Amino acid sequence: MKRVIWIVIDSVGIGALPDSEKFGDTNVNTLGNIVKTYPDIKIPNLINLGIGNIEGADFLQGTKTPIGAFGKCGELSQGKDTTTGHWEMTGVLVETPFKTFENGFPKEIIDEFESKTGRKVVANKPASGTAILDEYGEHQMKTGDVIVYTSADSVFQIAAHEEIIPLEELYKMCEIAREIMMGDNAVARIIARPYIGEKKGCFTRTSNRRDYSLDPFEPTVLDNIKESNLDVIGVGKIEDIFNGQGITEAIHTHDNMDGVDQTINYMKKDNKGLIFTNLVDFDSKYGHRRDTLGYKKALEEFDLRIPEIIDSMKDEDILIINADHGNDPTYKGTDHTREYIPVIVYGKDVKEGLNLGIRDSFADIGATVADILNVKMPKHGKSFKTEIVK
Ligand SMILES: O=P(O)(O)O[C@H]1O[C@H](CO)[C@@H](O)[C@H]1O
Ligand SMILES: [Mn+2]
Ligand SMILES: [Mn+2]
Repeated sequence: MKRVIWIVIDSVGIGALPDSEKFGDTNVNTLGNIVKTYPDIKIPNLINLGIGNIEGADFLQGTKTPIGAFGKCGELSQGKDTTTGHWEMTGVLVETPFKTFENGFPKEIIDEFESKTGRKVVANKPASGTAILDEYGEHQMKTGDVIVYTSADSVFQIAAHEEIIPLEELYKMCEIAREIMMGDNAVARIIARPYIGEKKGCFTRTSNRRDYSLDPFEPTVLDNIKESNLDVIGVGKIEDIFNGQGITEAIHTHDNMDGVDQTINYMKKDNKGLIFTNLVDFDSKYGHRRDTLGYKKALEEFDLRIPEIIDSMKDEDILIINADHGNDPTYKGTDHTREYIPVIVYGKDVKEGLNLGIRDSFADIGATVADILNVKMPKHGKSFKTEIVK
């Protein structure tokens, strides 16, 4: 029985899509611009797998002998966020964009939220999640008011100091917000953003973040795998992104390296089906912070773990590495960027050096996973399994 190890390197896009300008993004290229800023970047294992051989990735020195299959995928869905990216890669297209709130949330929503939670809201505007703590953290410590903010993404984010508003209360508030933000006001995610620290300039967010997604509109490939009585193990925020749908077991992680550790732990166990990991630090700690050096180092740190991941593979395992959108740290603002995503496939049964070219949709990846595991195909996506198998 084959098993798939599917690792999402969150936000590691590989260049603008033909329609990126429509999303406010010109000349964006997350990986490309990091490499151009730091040409000394060391990602030999990703290069060995074939990332530098992807069409358009000429900012990297490709290898003559890639050990994996490689390509890039465009996004058919109307969006550039995590939910949209992950749902598309598992076979669900988001054709009507999720609702965004560029000017903050309307008064009726805030009034209802305040009356149901018993706490007063401050901020209520689009913001960077770290800047908003400097702006309102001390106020929250004095008053117990709750910080609500959004972004260019479809998100209702609630920041709460862990020592002022207990985690359980924050999570409860998120559930209340989730109930309010349905129907016409359905945002893709409510996000709990707990943090700690004494004063302005010293606040840090903790790994107790939780995302409250909508249920995917249609069955995803995860549902199809689960229905075939195989395991679907979510590592990191995978469980949250699918609101638990199609997941049989899940573990949250503290950071990227913990995510790799947990993935390897599961790889060593006797399971069958899918291990599905999201490594979010690239996005949340570096992309949104426009921290190009931090992003570069995070890529190097991940790259160093690839041999260990490969060594933990059983003979029939297939490894897939891809992104879910871009978050170019050299670009203006603090939001995601609409980009192609790189995709790399590796395994003993996978043809070395096969060029998968430019695929229409992220959904091709999920369709391939379904095909490999021999479960029902998702509604969208063209499997490239027959192209890659030896
Ligand atoms: O600035 P922070 O709080 O990291 O928030 C970012 O994280 C959210 C989820 O990716 C995005 O919508 C963006 O708002
Ligand atoms: Mn993401
Ligand atoms: Mn993000």
